[in-house]
Amino acid sequence: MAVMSCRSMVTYKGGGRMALRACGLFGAREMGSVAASMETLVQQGWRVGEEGGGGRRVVVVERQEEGGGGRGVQWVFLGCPGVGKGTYASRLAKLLQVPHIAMGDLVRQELSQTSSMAKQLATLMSQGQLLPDDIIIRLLSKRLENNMASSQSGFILDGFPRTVHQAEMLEEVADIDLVVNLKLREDALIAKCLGRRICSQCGGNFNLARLEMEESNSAPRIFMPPLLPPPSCASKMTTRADDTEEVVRTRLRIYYEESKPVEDFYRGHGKLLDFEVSGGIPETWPRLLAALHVDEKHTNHDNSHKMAA
Ligand SMILES: Nc1ncnc2c1ncn2[C@@H]1O[C@H](COP(=O)(O)OP(=O)(O)O)[C@@H](O)[C@H]1O
Repeated sequence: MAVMSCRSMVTYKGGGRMALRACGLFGAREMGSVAASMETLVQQGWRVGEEGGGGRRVVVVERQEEGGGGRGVQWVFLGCPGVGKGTYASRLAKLLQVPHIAMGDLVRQELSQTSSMAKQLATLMSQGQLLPDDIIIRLLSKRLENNMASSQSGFILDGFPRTVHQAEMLEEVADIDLVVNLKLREDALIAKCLGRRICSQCGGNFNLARLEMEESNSAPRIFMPPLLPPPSCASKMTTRADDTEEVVRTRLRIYYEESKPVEDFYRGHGKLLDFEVSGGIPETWPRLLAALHVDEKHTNHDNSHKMAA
């Protein structure tokens, strides 16, 4: 297999066709694992071929699925820290039966290692800085390859892409259908980050903040009740190291500088759906489902949802 300077990412194409692409733009470091993955995939009955030419050679691994049915959604959730990306992306993923891929969780898993590299990354993260692209892409590639190996054909991404460069890389390897841009006024974002708690045992996410904010300037009125833990988790609450006020403000600044342009990128591609969060889950969830044309009872949704509006 002639593959030069490649790393792997997975993309899924329509009609049940699933593909893994290894693209020149990802650099050389991961080729060993790509080759190993490919060998495994070939053993599993995938067909390996090449597409493209010149400096952009792409390896495609594909298999026609039984019945040739459609694939799962490939959606992205954007939004500032604390807006609720994880909450709503994970609920939707469960409903639509696709994996929820939370970049922050992948990073935290990686950082639980004790290597000196993990320590350096943990420091960057605790300061609210973005991590280097090569690390992020490696983690995401691995996760998407696992998806493909288990024949999962779709995903809801949360926390990726966070820069226009990452968005451009994603465009090369996936056919994103829709990008949901969650919005919430800044004072509420800060309060929500500071109220966030995680159960050290079950990993459940909770929020102690009770928000009641009147309309001011252009910011809408907000009422959000706390999301309290059950008694079994109450004594095991932990706070993320990057959820202090100073670091949250840094994360917000970085969001405006680095990630806000990603909204414009997807708006330009006609894929962005802006959605204002103004209440707790019981109020917001049905509004979000309606905006996404998802029917909770029948789990009907238009998978070709390419932004009509
Ligand atoms: N796409 C990414 N690019 C670079 N760094 C990332 C990315 N996703 C997550 N990280 C790192 O992980 C941290 C936590 O991410 P996440 O849990 O998604 O936080 P948030 O609640 O701020 O959206 C980020 O502040 C950053 O350090």
